[in-house]
Amino acid sequence: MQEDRTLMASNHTKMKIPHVLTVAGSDSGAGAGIQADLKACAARGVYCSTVITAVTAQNTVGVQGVNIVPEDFVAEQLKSVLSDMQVDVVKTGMLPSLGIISVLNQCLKEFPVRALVVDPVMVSTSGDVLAGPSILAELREELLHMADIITPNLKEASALLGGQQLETVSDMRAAAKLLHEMGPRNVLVKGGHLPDSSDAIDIFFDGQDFYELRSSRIKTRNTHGTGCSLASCIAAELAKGSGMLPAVKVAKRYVETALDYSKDIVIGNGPQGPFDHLLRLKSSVKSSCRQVGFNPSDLLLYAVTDSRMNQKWSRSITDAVKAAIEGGATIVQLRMTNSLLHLIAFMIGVVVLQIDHYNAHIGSLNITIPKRRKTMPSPGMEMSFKKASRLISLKCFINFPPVLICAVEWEKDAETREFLEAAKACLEICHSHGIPLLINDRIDIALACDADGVHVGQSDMPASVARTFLGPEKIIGVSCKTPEQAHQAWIDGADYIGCGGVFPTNTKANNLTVGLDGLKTVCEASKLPVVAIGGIGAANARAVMEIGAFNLRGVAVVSALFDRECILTETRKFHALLKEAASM
Ligand SMILES: Nc1ncnc2c1ncn2[C@@H]1O[C@H](COP(=O)(O)OP(=O)(O)O)[C@@H](O)[C@H]1O
Ligand SMILES: Cc1ncc(COP(=O)(O)O)c(N)n1
Ligand SMILES: [Mg+2]
Repeated sequence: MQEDRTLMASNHTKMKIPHVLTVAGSDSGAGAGIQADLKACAARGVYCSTVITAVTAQNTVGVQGVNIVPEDFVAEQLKSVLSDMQVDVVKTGMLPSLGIISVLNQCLKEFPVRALVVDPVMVSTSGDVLAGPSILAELREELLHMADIITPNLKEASALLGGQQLETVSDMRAAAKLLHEMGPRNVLVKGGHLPDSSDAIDIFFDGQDFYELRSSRIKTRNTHGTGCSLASCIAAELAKGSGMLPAVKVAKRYVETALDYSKDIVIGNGPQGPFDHLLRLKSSVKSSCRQVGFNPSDLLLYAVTDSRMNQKWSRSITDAVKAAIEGGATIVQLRMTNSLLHLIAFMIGVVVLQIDHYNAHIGSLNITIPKRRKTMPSPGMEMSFKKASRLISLKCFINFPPVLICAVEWEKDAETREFLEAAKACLEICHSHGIPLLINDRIDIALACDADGVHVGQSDMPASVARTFLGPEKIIGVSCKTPEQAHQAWIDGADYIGCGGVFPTNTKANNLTVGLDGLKTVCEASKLPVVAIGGIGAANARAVMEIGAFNLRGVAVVSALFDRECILTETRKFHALLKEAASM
């Protein structure tokens, strides 16, 4: 028996876990430094080893003491880890002495790693000096040129450049360019401390192009350690195999999400509190052949499936998705509708309304609605419950006939399983073609099959909540009809918005249309890329793309692709048309 087990264990494939080594200072308050690095890597599913360069006595008020570790002992720690533990990426934080920078330089030459992330930590958020100006020259000469990316904040960028003032986004761009000339492959100038900015803006420069990375600025005191965590998350994504820009984008979103999640926590009495790194983020160690992160140009031809249309044309969902992708669809959203469920939901609605009517007149029925189950409702169920909850607010307590409930619960479960199976099969097809797959509404299905993201409507789960479930790298889209909704989607951390219905459609009954003017208004107000949806076909797609909004990145189509005899031919035609319209 014992022997069998040993045999089984040795038969398991060995798994290499991505590994980041952080070379930084310890923060006794555990908001920044080594402790932040450990937590950020853990949250991103990456192993983190630690070489400690200094021990600080630190809390939310400030830094009370610093004890620098002798350079020989830093060298000993570096050798212990680098000679044995297959490190992928080294990330540096507080490097408080010339000797430490020099031994690090030697060790990196002796034990090369895949990437080096340098966070040139100098001053804590509280204003205390962690590494003085005396190290600047050594940092420039010994380390910056070896770095794949450096991540200075405004003060650090200014110090590295000899003290020039940085106060605007254009100053940040100029600084990024000058810092790049010092030798690092990429530069990220962080704008967390940019004055008078309602957004948190960072400038990324790869030596060729500038990228202005924006997120909403979270109103919180808990920003201690954001810089360390950002750099660690970049290192973690690089260790997983991500490219530099996607790694930076995921890291920024990680910090934004974690800050939002922890904005109200209270630890300590000082002005700058730590945040919670280990929010319920899913670690995506699994590598998919699709590069993580959202690319707005994927919105160009956004194919939305419709199970009823597939039934009508007697084809499987997978055949439909495959044909759409082969025809040129650039992103796929899986939307399952179930006619039987809708019928049942409608029947419940009728019963509820009847009893409500009766109650309003007689007023003495004392009946209760059974509690919602833990599983998330399908679109049809939600409609009926929404109607029901409105009736609760009218102080009307109603008991559904038990038989009807059983029927609905049974159908709902059957639908969930069917939906999940379809999602898994479609994901395989999408990923083999490098196309992202989004799930309509159902966060649980997206999580269960590890889809690339979700699309939610105004009455579905809020995008900010979806984000905490799905993590920073997943794509989240929100349906919006108004500038206010578009603004909220941006605040909530969505990646794009779907605006419509632009024209009337029969796939969504009772859906208010916004028209081309409404679409334009929403595009102009939106900080996020937009995909237009609703009644768009070959005849009117050009008019949509030509409204003259730079952030309108494509159209979402249902019937014009899937309610056709040959999906492949229709998608090809549609794709050619959009390509032409987009290039004008
Ligand atoms: N209040 C905030 N809301 C959202 N993101 C923030 C906030 N403050 C800082 N960030 C982001 O956190 C990261 C760290 O930035 P910054 O505070 O400038 O660096 P440091 O912590 O090294 O001083 C950057 O990506 C920045 O945009
Ligand atoms: C030991 C140590 N290292 C780094 C920082 C900087 O923190 P931040 O992430 O806020 O820039 C810190 N306060 N303490
Ligand atoms: Mg910092």
